[in-house]
Amino acid sequence: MELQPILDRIGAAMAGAADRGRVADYIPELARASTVPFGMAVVTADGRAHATGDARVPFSIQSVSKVFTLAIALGRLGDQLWTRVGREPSGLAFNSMIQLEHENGIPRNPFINAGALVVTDAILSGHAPREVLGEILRFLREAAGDDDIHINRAVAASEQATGHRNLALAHFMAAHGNLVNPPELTCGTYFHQCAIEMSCMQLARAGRFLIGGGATGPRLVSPARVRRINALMMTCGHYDGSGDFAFRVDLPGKSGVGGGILVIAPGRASIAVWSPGLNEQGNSKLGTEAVEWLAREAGWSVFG
Ligand SMILES: NC(=O)CC[C@H](N)C(=O)O
Repeated sequence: MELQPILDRIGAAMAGAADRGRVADYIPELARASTVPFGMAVVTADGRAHATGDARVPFSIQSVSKVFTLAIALGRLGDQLWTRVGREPSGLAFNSMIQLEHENGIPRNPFINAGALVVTDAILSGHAPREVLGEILRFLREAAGDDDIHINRAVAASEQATGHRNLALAHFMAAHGNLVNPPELTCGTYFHQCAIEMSCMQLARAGRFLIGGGATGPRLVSPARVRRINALMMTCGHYDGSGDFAFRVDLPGKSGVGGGILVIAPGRASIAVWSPGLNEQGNSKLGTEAVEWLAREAGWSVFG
């Protein structure tokens, strides 16, 4: 099967798509983005790369960063992490507060904001935010095999200035004894990890360690952990849109409000797509359509 012609067709169709979704406007720096760009990159298990559109333009990875901090936290704490965060889909928006009160400050999963704050808090313990951000960047650069990955300070500052909801989630968890560090420090670190910028090509390469099954690239976590991270991406990676994404795409994925999605075809490929316009659940509209199309044409599915 030739991947490049499939990507070329997807790229051309997406460039001309009329309904492109709406950019996230609750973070002022992201509200300035245009819905025009579309990019996609695929790195297959044998290391070959294919791309279309704006696949080399850096964008704000936002919640896609949660996959990498989860991998770091599991490496650091192992299964102990699961005493502080659950493994169930939430069925609610990524920044919802309502469940947290019912469930005594234990977030449903590591990919909603509350859960990601716990994960960041866990890797922050005993370290300065700057050290932890350095570790996250090192992990990403090693995973991607590319040192040109940085934090956009303006995006981090913009989110910090308007991050009341995330601070509220963090304070609420602190009240339940589920936050070790001061909420301001945990949130500050989290805002900066979300403000990391990568291109589709860099993100697809960074996702190689999740392909499993002897794929090329650095082996950063154990095979058992690769399966578990993929399971969580499949069930929780798109918040209250997770079921719909699983139904349409058949593959694990993690979205971000910058319009990026990292998708894994286990044993076959790592895929990154970017288009800033979002759907109702805050997931890239054209990005979802593009990976749905690619998975169908390539015949990639976790269900055989
Ligand atoms: N879904 C997302 O990408 C959310 C990330 C964003 N930084 C926030 O905390 O609101």
